Amino acid sequence: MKIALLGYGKMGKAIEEIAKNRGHEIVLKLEEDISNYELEKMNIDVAIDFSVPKAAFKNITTCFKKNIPVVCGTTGWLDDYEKATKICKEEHSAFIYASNFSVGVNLFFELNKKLAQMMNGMDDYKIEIEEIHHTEKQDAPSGTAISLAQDIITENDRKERWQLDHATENEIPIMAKRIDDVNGTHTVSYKSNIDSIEIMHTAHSRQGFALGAVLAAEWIKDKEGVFTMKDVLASHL
Ligand SMILES: NC(=O)c1ccc[n+]([C@@H]2O[C@H](COP(=O)([O-])OP(=O)(O)OC[C@H]3O[C@@H](n4cnc5c(N)ncnc54)[C@H](O)[C@@H]3O)[C@@H](O)[C@H]2O)c1
Ligand SMILES: O=C(O)C1=N[C@H](C(=O)O)CCC1
Repeated sequence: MKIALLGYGKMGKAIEEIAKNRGHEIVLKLEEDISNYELEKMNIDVAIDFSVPKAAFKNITTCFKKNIPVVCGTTGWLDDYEKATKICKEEHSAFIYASNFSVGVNLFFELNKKLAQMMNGMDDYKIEIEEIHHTEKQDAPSGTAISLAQDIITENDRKERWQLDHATENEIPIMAKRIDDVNGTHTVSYKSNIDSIEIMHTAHSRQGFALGAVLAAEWIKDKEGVFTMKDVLASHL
């Protein structure tokens, strides 16, 4: 496949290495306004966006309008997600957004949902999410932590929304910590006066995120519609 990288930072470089090892060609490494490029002349099969929150929506929708499928991992722009999916459908293009593309985190997402279901009615347990990332991360809380919180809200009837760093009775607190060189650690805790139950995922590198994004790009080629990483993994699990 011919892949366009929208964003060529830590993730763009990790994706490039894995994509090339899997026999793909990187035809664009974009780090600025997408308007400056004639994408239609590049024979792009799939665009992979790991850029910045303020650029993602324009990058994604520009590709849709040129009928280039998009795999997006950029977080911190989800207020525009529904608008992006509407444009994808109008343009008959294809789109996958995932807050976390690693297979391990997607297994962790399923574990989180199951535990939230089991803890329904166990009102003595306070629920808390902690996420730790490197000090260059622009957004807080992480997209992964937001996904975890949203799934708990769906499965558990005690909570209605999440809040960063503090919370009221019907909210889930997400504690965001920034420490040099941490790739991504997420912990979901249920704590009572008697005991605590915790589940944790720790990324040892960016390889898991990058491999998942390339698998998603291979999967979405020649498809039409809006998909999730669950659709991609269903074909692998
Ligand atoms: N979904 C996942 O699995 C996953 C995993 C890791 C990181 N992320 C997210 O991916 C994003 C990038 O992470 P990173 O660690 O690579 O960050 P980074 O800062 O290393 O890289 C971002 C890159 O985007 C470039 N950029 C700036 N403006 C741009 C524009 N208009 N168009 C295209 N590129 C532009 C920057 O120059 C930089 O090279 C963040 O939002 C992060 O949360 C997601
Ligand atoms: O390094 C980052 O930035 C990460 N961002 C994603 C998030 O916001 O959840 C995934 C984990 C790493």
